[in-house]
Amino acid sequence: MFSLSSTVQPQVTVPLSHLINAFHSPKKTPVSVSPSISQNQHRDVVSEHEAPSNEPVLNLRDLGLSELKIGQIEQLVDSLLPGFYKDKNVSSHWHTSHVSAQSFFENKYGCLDMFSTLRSSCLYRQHSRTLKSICSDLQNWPVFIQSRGFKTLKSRTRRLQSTSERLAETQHTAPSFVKGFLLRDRGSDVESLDKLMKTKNIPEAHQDAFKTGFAEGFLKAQALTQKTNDSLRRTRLIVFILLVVGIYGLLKNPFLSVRFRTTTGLDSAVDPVQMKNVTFEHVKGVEEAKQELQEVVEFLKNPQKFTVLGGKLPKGILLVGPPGTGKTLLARAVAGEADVPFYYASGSEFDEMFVGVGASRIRNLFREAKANAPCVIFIDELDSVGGKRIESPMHPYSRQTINQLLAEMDGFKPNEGVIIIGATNFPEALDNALIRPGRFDMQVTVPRPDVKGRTEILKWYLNKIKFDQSVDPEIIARGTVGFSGAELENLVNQAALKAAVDGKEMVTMKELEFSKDKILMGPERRSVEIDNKNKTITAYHESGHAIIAYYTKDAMPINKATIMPRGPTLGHVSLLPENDRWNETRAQLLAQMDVSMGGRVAEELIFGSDHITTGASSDFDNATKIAKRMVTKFGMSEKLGVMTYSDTGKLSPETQSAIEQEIRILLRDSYERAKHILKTHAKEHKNLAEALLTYETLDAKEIQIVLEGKKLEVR
Ligand SMILES: Nc1ncnc2c1ncn2[C@@H]1O[C@H](COP(=O)(O)OP(=O)(O)OP(=O)(O)O)[C@@H](O)[C@H]1O
Ligand SMILES: [Zn+2]
Repeated sequence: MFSLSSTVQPQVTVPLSHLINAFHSPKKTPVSVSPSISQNQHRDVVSEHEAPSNEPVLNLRDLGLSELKIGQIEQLVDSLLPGFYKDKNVSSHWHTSHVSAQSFFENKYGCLDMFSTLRSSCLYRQHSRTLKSICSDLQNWPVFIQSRGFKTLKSRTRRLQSTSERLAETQHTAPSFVKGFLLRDRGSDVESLDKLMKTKNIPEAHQDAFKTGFAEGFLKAQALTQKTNDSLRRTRLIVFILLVVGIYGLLKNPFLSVRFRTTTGLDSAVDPVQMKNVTFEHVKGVEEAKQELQEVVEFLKNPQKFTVLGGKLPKGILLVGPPGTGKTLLARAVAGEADVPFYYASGSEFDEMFVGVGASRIRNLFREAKANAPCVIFIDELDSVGGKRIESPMHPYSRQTINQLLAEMDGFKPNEGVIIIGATNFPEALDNALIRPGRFDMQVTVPRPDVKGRTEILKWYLNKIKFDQSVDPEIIARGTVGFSGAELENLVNQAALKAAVDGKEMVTMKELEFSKDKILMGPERRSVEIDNKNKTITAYHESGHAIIAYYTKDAMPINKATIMPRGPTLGHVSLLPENDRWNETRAQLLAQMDVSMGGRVAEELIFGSDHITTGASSDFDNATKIAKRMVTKFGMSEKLGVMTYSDTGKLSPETQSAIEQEIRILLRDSYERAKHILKTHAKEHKNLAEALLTYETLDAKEIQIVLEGKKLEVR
């Protein structure tokens, strides 16, 4: 009968131990079930199981007894208890009470009464289908029932049983090595068969079967223990090997060690960047700088060529220039042209709050670079690491980083193939030791691009976007005096964005002008509501500037006039120098003053001296500055002569008043000239102001059309 276990199928099974265990209750307890009692189901179950309460229950499953196929349960019960089904007759209420019965019994006796459960819920009803369905409900029976866990009786039997059930549970869920741990002391729990037979009062008739089952279960348990022990050993071995390999990798593998160091932040290494794609082609408008750096490229390409002749190339090159003029780009281009690794570091990276971190980073950087020579090390913002060393109790270690940099620069030979390029906006802030020969001894100035350079830069970036053929980069270049390469790149980008926002397919001059004004004067203030009166004043004011510029010989050509508020202004007139002005003549300076006066003169002439506004204050600032420089710097005043007056505060009161008087005369004359022009061209002035009121913005061509008395085409 117990050999059933060997044919166990993967279908629903009931541990045989429970069944055997359950046999004790019906044999010792007279079944007192009657339909009347079944009204209180909980109480029914209590009365049914009260009798065997003090008898410890044997759980054979714990001994490794086999499992039983569902279909064979009835057969098994029938052969163990012949006529059992026929004798019993139970109400269908029992069907619903089996869960309570089990848990109560379990709570009370610390073990599971499987037999009563089967009997009450299924066997009595002689319904094989029901039996199967109940059994399938109880598929994980030992696990579910035992996990309720509010037992009170701590008998040995219960311990055995719960151990077995924990193991059953573990078999489903825990990995094999855990099972191994749990199973280790199982053998000690198994007692001798005879002792068990005695304690459990196994009837004579069933003892043979019991023994066979015990032996079988014992062998199975042994096999399982062996298996789990093996798997535990295997797992331990794998973990150990992984640990050894991991430690070895951390110590030996440079990739891992670099990562490790980098993450500590104390000793970070730098990865080189190969700059093949950046060449001198990409850097526009800085021809001189490119020429100077060309020989460095040659050196990096072929260091031996220079050693043969005995020539020494500088170790360090200092790129000096305002922000955004392309210093970084040039350094990258040097590495790209020579096709060597490029190490980028920013001076501020070495500026650490922890003592020695900056110095250690510099050491690291140079070590890596030397191992990869020929190469270029670029240190941006050199002034933040190589600033003048200060002796201060507040910064006792401020010299460490720069000293390390000096030591590293001294530490390699000139022709070793490592070129250090430093960039700074403030060369005067650098420590003298850093710029002496043998260190950063070559200085390359990277200035703001001139009009030709700006045109080239604009063309370069325009070629990366879609633009209309009517776009003239030179006009934009002329209107962007003082713009750096980075600002010009931004201008083109903003124009492209504006065109996209407006749903245009291409960038036109309009978008480029728009983004130029935005960068120069801030965004348009379209939302600002300006009343008609103020609009009219602004229109006459701005066209006053434009008329003076148009009719004054030495004034710059007009580019645009607008009454669209932008930034802090209500409108503006922009003038375009034909070229970058390296020098300005007296006539040009006077013309600039006249144009500035044009706004206020217009207000006075049109609206009367009582209605002049505050809008001319920045115009006067501008004009006064020009007049003051003419008198105190440029020697353009006959009365004060060719002398400079730098600190006017220290001058004698007479000289001071003489200077003031000269400035006043220059300004007054300028005002009068402007008045004369506007009176002469009152008609044009009026036409232009009205055109501005109608169209808001007029470009150079449109202004010309209006001033020539022609009609503007409706836009
Ligand atoms: N002369 C130039 N030609 C082409 N592009 C330029 C030029 N100058 C600047 N740019 C553009 O501006 C960007 C920023 O320039 P870059 O970083 O080289 O300036 P920088 O002088 O190093 O500035 P900083 O001093 O602020 O570090 C570049 O990536 C490039 O796109
Ligand atoms: Zn003005």
